[in-house]
Amino acid sequence: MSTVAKVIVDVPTMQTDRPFDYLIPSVLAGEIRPGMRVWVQFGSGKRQVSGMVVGLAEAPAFDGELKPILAVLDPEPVMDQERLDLAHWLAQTTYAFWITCIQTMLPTMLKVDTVRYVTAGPAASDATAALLAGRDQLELTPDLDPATMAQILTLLAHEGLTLHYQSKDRAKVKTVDHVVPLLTPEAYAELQTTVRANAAKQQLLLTSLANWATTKQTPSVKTIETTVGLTRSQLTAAAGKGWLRLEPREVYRNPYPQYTGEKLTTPLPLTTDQQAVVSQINDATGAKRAETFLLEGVTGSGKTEVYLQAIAKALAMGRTALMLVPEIALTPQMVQRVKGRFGNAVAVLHSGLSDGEKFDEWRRIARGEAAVVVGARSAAFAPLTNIGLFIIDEEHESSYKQDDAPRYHTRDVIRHRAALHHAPVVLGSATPSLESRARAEKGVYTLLRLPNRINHQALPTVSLIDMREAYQNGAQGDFSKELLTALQLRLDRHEQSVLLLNRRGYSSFVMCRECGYVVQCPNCDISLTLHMDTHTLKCHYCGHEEAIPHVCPNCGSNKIRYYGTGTQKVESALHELLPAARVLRMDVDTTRKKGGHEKILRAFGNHEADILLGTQMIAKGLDYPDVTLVGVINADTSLGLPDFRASERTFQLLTQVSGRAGRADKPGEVIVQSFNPDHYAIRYAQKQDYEGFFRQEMAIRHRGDYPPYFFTVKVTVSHQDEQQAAKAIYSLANELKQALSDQALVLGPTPGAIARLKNRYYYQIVIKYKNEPQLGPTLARILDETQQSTRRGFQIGIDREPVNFI
Ligand SMILES: Nc1ncnc2c1ncn2[C@@H]1O[C@H](COP(=O)(O)OP(=O)(O)OP(=O)(O)O)[C@@H](O)[C@H]1O
Ligand SMILES: [Zn+2]
Ligand SMILES: [Zn+2]
Repeated sequence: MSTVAKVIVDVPTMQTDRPFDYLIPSVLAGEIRPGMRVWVQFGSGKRQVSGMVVGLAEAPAFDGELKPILAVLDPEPVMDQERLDLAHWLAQTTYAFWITCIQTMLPTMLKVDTVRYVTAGPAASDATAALLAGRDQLELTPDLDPATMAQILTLLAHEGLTLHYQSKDRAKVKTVDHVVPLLTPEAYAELQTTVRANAAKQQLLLTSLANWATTKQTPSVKTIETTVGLTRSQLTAAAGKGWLRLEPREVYRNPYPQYTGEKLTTPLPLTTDQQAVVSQINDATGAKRAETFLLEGVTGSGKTEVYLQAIAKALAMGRTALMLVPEIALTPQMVQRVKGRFGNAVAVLHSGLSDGEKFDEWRRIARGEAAVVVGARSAAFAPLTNIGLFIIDEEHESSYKQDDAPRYHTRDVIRHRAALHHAPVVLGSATPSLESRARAEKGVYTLLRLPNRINHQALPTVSLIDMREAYQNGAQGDFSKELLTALQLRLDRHEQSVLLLNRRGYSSFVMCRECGYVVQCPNCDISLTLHMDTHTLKCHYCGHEEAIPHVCPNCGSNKIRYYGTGTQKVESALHELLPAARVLRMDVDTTRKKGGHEKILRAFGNHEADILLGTQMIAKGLDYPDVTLVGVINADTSLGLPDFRASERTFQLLTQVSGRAGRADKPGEVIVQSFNPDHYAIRYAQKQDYEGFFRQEMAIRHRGDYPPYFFTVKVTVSHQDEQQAAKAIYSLANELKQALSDQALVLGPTPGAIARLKNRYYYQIVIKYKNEPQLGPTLARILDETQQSTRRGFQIGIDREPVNFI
């Protein structure tokens, strides 16, 4: 019998980043299993925290006295052994705390909040009584004013108060009340004779109860309210008389009530190309081979149908399937495709769900009630078991990399899990990341190709408009004459258009034309972004918000103007230039509300608009048959970013958005406006020539010693004092240079792209390397040392293969 539990406590620091031994008290003997959350005392004080049991042992590893486990928070483990191991692996490979990784893998509702409160202590005084003011206890919330807090601390020190900790689980199971008849039909009939004949509702209730008792029904209160016309209070009163019992029953919050669970579609007959691809994947699934495939398929080549038929194979083997899509591509269309094929076997996980809905979908998966999971990045940790197939759609998307700790790449997590499950991975994209395509070149991944659109429909023709010349040829505002004519033609033909405003690396800001002053955030070294809907300026990093100034805060001039092309500005220009056009705008502002995305896309799908105008978020996954024109207003804003991936991102964006045109029987046309029409990324995107772009970009990366030829790690140090941050990064750079071979390059130190964020100063170095066995241990040591000095206000971040370089 195990007597000791190994617990990772919810205290994310370096010193606590290992399992601690706790005694399993005899009342809990045999109850505690790895993967359960527990409540324990931590440290020398009375502090109590939650923790995760990661293992059991017969006897303690050391011979001090062990503290006992105080309570078990879960009746069943919430993590199985596979995911406990995954959390450990994640912590080691991303330099994150073990507890942070565990929490990343659990739904928000399984986070345990610690409530702290005080009660009168052994040496309670008048001050104690005054503070508690008649209450038994006072909760210590962050909004207590400093004076009260100071008073509490003094009283605690003199035992005038006692401090207590309590766990508050956020997990809430939703229930619905059902009516359970308690008497026989005969007894209800008998009662009817005793109730006044004109007490119509009572009679109705008794008749209904007799009926339910006969047919053994237990309808929900809600059903009774709507179909029978009795109220909850009437039912509650009847329960008081012993006629019935109200029974709460667990229900799942259903994020997609519009789907009935019916399987609406059947597998399409595959094209020859699709067939070849599906059989290669299914071979690996059948043989339980953890092979990684890169599916390079042009836009509209039918990748989704390939995924669906590959999933069907895994299900036929009695296994499950995990499919990841980028958050913004998780459109109703995508959900519909998967749910339409597999019905109720599908669970969906993404950030648009409420915490309750996520928790319920998560439990459906954990209980084995869902065999197919479709989700965004964090669904990589879905509690599926016996997984037979993994899919990552749009594998090039940078959102698959998490920016905060744990800084993991979804691809790595999935490949790690696939190896354990002996299952293949399919990475799909029309524009694979250079890293993945290069791995396919080396044979690490198996390359599969779908070089044609379905039914050999042509890829759309792409024309480039040189915006440097366009203004001599009648361009108005942001629109060339060609683009306006093409839009007008679509209006005449009742076809639809998609307009992309490339806003990467771009924002609308307020600048003084007299002195050049740009309004900046007082906390962060970054310009504030203009929001016309609220008429304010906002900082996208710290949330600071202020009114738009009428005079320049710097020189007092009134020549302060808005700059930049925002979607709102383009929208109003469209209304002027094409008054008949119905425009739907999709950007961060119009999609902020829950379900905002869906609403806009559904409206566009229903032809409630002629033009869908939006940012990056409209570039992916959309499959509308009547879209015959795609316009790109400003192709090159993303080329200017000081990031070696700027060309790759621009190429991907243009190719993906072009792919939205002409996907059904009508041919598509794309018009790309650019100030750099000769740039190779734009040229290759015009030809939709991924392979050509890949070759040229690889040559450039080779010359510059960039990934995929080199690996990269970014190390960031921050402190509230700029001097301190700078000093720390220089000594860190020296330490690294000494530990590494002269093949490795240490770039920097440089101030962060945003040197000051939330009043902290950031400095960073980037290490480029090929093979450095000393790097891992050195980084681990640096992390350790810096963590020891968190007292002095340092924070450190280690990011392997960062997506944001600056
Ligand atoms: N075998 C098939 N027979 C007929 N139609 C098909 C077949 N396979 C796919 N399609 C249809 O072709 C269209 C394009 O397919 P799909 O959206 O899967 O392409 P995709 O490769 O995922 O494109 P993108 O990368 O642009 O999102 C869809 O409307 C789909 O229903
Ligand atoms: Zn700010
Ligand atoms: Zn000014």
